[in-house]
Amino acid sequence: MKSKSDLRKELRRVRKDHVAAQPAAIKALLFNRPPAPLLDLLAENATIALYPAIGSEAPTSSYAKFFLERGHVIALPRFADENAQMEFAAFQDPFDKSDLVPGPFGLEQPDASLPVIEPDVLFVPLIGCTAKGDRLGQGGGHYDRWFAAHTGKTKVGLAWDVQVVEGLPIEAHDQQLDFIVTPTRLYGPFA
Ligand SMILES: Nc1nc2c(c(=O)[nH]1)N(C=O)[C@@H](CNc1ccc(C(=O)N[C@@H](CCC(=O)O)C(=O)O)cc1)CN2
Ligand SMILES: Nc1ncnc2c1ncn2[C@@H]1O[C@H](COP(=O)(O)OP(=O)(O)OP(=O)(O)O)[C@@H](O)[C@H]1O
Repeated sequence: MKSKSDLRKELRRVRKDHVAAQPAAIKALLFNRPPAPLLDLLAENATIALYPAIGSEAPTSSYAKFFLERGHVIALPRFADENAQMEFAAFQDPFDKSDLVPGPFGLEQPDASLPVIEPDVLFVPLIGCTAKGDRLGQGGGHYDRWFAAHTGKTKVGLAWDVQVVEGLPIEAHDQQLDFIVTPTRLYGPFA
């Protein structure tokens, strides 16, 4: 089996080419709102974590607006610096992003003055995944460590269909997803 780092390279390229090939008018319709069967399983008062999508990652801005209008508290990852643990704080203005500040890794994040919050449901970025819920991320281990420290959370991967692969090299610390949403499919729950 290929190494995680070779797979990251290959799948980043596949993802980039796939997204570049999508007509803008089609792309605008994708990841517009979560699939109804998934939504039915999310508590109305759940705090929902999203991520500030960059590059060719599955976009999250429509979900942010949708969940805000549905009354959920929304959270985004925050890092005190490059070496700090990932934590979450509220994302209060998904329409204008006026409350975000630049953070490490080239990502926008909530301001340091906001309290840490613990989301119940986390939508996570990924480079690759399998139809069984295995996940390959950027390699920082940020989500793996957060999930190890906060058990019982609902973990939902957002992916383009080309990111769902047959198999991934899995290590003991790798955390399984509960669901994966692609533009054409909802995978899970896997348990
Ligand atoms: N949009 C987004 N937000 C996220 C993540 C992510 O993957 N995507 N993370 C997931 O854990 C956390 C941030 N962790 C990160 C860890 C490593 C790299 C990283 O190594 N980036 C490469 C760029 C790779 C490329 O552009 O091809 C780099 O800086 O070299 C980025 C984010 C939380 N927020
Ligand atoms: N629970 C944990 N405790 C300590 N170290 C961990 C834990 N989970 C992951 N790590 C470390 O993090 C590093 C990266 O792990 P991995 O390659 O699986 O990241 P990833 O899941 O692709 O990244 P990310 O979650 O940031 O998107 C590894 O060196 C691993 O040892």
